[in-house]
Amino acid sequence: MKLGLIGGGNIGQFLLQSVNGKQMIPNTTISGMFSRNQKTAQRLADVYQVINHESIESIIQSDVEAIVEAATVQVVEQSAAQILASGKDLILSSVGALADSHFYNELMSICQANGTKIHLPSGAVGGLDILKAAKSNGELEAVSITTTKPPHALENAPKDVRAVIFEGSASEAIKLYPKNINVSIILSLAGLGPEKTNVKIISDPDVKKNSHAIDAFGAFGRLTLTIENDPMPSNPKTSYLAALSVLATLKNKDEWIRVG
Ligand SMILES: NC(=O)C1=CN([C@@H]2O[C@H](COP(=O)(O)OP(=O)(O)OC[C@H]3O[C@@H](n4cnc5c(N)ncnc54)[C@H](OP(=O)(O)O)[C@@H]3O)[C@@H](O)[C@H]2O)C=CC1
Ligand SMILES: O=C([O-])CC(=O)C(=O)O
Repeated sequence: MKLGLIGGGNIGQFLLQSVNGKQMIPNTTISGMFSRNQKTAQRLADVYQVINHESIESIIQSDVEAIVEAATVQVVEQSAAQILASGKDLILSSVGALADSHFYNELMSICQANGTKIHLPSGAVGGLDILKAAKSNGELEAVSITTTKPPHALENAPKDVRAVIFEGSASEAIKLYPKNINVSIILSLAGLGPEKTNVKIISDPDVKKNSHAIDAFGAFGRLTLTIENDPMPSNPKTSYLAALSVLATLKNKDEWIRVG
């Protein structure tokens, strides 16, 4: 399968290295890419033998079967509809874009009309299987996430003191921290939705990892799950697990036997 890639940053480079460099997915290559910084994109395209496209439109018109987004929430807002309408599936890293229910429904209608699919990797968290099962008959009652990161991995965080920098709904959190709290939206989509998922973001100068503590309860019982993620060296905002989860989604997307 030929894939297109949007974004040549942290996750994008990890995918180029894993899929093209190490050939980790049989019969699959990233054959085209587009990224904002054309100099970096061309360098990556040369290293990994990928066609460097100068626009998203150009990659859409190419022969790739599916497109992996590893850029920003804004890029998803601007280009997802066009990609799905062109008949190509979409694998999203910036899942925060789907917090807006109008946008979510618009994309779903486009998928239905064109026979295309959106794949949402679990990102830097887990437990989505439990939330989906727990809500399957409407008996999931509450979901919350507390994210703790070092100040340099957050926007506008105090450098020297531990501080709660946000407390509120996932819907509000992703508007203020689109590069930090996509995890709250994947949890929302698996569970109770962005308005009813509670988020706390803590900036802590004494931590080195990005940790996410998930708490949920309902008729099934109680879920408590804490993940201590190592950050990617090239972008401390992003956990390594987020990149791995995109690779796992690409590996599993057309499996005949699926787990979970
Ligand atoms: N679902 C989850 O759990 C997680 C999601 N994420 C999200 O995944 C996305 C990718 O993360 P990561 O790779 O670490 O981010 P990076 O910032 O390392 O890379 C983003 C890349 O996208 C490019 N880009 C930015 N704007 C545009 C644009 N308008 N058109 C084309 N390319 C653009 C950047 O280019 P340039 O070099 O010019 O800036 C850069 O190459 C982010 O939105 C991040 O918030 C991250 C972690 C967890
Ligand atoms: O990588 C992480 O730990 C979480 C993150 O940035 C996000 O959800 O946007």
